[in-house]
Amino acid sequence: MLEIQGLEAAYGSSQVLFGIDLRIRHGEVVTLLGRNGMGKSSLLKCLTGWLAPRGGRIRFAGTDVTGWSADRIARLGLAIVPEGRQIFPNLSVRENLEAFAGNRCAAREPWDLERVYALFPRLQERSAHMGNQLSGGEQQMLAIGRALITNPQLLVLDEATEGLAPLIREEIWRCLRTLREAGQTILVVDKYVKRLIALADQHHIVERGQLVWSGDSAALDADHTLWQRYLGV
Ligand SMILES: Nc1ncnc2c1ncn2[C@@H]1O[C@H](COP(=O)(O)OP(=O)(O)OP(=O)(O)O)[C@@H](O)[C@H]1O
Repeated sequence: MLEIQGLEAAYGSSQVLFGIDLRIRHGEVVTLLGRNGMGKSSLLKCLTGWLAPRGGRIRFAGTDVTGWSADRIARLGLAIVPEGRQIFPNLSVRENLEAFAGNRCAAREPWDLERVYALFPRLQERSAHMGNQLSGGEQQMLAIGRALITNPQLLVLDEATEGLAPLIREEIWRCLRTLREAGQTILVVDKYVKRLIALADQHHIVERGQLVWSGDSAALDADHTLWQRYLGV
């Protein structure tokens, strides 16, 4: 589904990614872990076309998308739930969803309004409310629903549960488990290591723009020195 090779990126003269290699197979759930400022968001920006790589290659869904614009990459089936959600404040919940609806990649059981509302009944209750009238948790549900309704091949979440109340966080983890069971390929950034171990197949730790550790959930669960050294847990 995704293959990143030797990815390098910079902001002006300040290099922030130094030769990242990463692969995600179809149906896998993969995490990016690391302390603040280590390069996770920059990596996601390169993937989604918001930051042009300085070096390396990105192949997505069988196509070399290195240097492609964000809209072209999105049309190929990559959807991001961005940090800060970025939903439209002056559109209703329903309009926020309808603006993104489409089955570009010809999914057999496509996401539509009804299916998003079944996943998040709260959004149906709030259907006519404007984006700026929603709580943080509702905004995050809407951001996830908006990404799903594009019927992405790869769903990317940056800081999936950041700033959310514990009950709402659990709602987001439940949703991600449901998506995983439905076979959705997911790349997720978050801080809750235990939850991520329970959810995901593979994990990658980013430290100063490099991958310093990669492994499966059992390996990450077994080595708490990694948590202390790289994640500050
Ligand atoms: N727009 C920008 N201009 C210049 N430097 C930036 C910009 N965005 C990020 N950086 C720098 O790039 C480095 C990596 O930041 P990045 O946001 O990718 O890390 P992160 O692991 O996602 O952390 P966080 O969880 O805080 O977002 C940091 O040193 C950061 O200061």
